Amino acid sequence: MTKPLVLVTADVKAVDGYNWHAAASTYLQAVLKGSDAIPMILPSLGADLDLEAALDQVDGVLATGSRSNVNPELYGGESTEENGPYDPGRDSTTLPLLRRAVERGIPVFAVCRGMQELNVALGGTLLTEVQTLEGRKDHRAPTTERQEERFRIAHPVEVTPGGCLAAVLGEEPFEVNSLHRQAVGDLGNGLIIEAQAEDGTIEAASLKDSPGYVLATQWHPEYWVMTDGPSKRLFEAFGEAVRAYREKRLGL
Ligand SMILES: N[C@@H](CCC(=O)NCCCC(=O)O)C(=O)O
Repeated sequence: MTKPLVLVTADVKAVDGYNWHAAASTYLQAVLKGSDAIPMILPSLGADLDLEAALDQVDGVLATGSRSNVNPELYGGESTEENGPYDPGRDSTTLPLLRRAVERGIPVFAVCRGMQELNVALGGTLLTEVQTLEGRKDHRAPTTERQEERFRIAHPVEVTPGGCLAAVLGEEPFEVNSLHRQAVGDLGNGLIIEAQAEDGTIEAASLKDSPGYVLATQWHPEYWVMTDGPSKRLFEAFGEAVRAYREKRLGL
């Protein structure tokens, strides 16, 4: 059987006088080796993209993390210099992409910024600069440029018993990495909590009565996908979902 195709969201980055549409290799490798699927970067071209035509031809969507923040104006907040950087091209592409993928029952795996985008796409809000909020811990990455250190284990999460995440990983708490300043505030329509940090930060979500597989994590399972059990199992589960979708899509 030919391998399923997974759209991977892109950041718009200005380098050498050009705008590039880019995804970090860790996400592409996680789809390739963790989910045994073919990653295909979707450029963040916003309204110029025929998203329906793109979604007609794929079997899943991976919404990646990014240092840029979802613009607060998209959920009734105010965008400020200090809460940036922003990526309007990405926002204008990924929010409608996730909304339609979910509606069509196309498997979605949303990571970090991707989870935040899914929440906003479904009408939810975000908490900004979580580390400044009363009762919340600092969920930002360690201040080093050494990636292995930035993606190191940071804190445990409690898994919601009987949920989608528990079905994949079991109900025991486990340790995750943490590289974020934003977090889910009000949950988007239909989203349910699948895991939480000790300070109440929502760390994973799924979609109630979803026609397809939808799982979102605030942490980064892609980074240690080949060496960390829970990370590997999450991408394997996504791979199973996209293969099943492909068979249905192609009538195999
Ligand atoms: N910018 C948002 C989303 C966080 C996120 O996706 N982090 C991954 C970035 C990886 C890195 O820092 O290299 C937020 O801060 O909440």
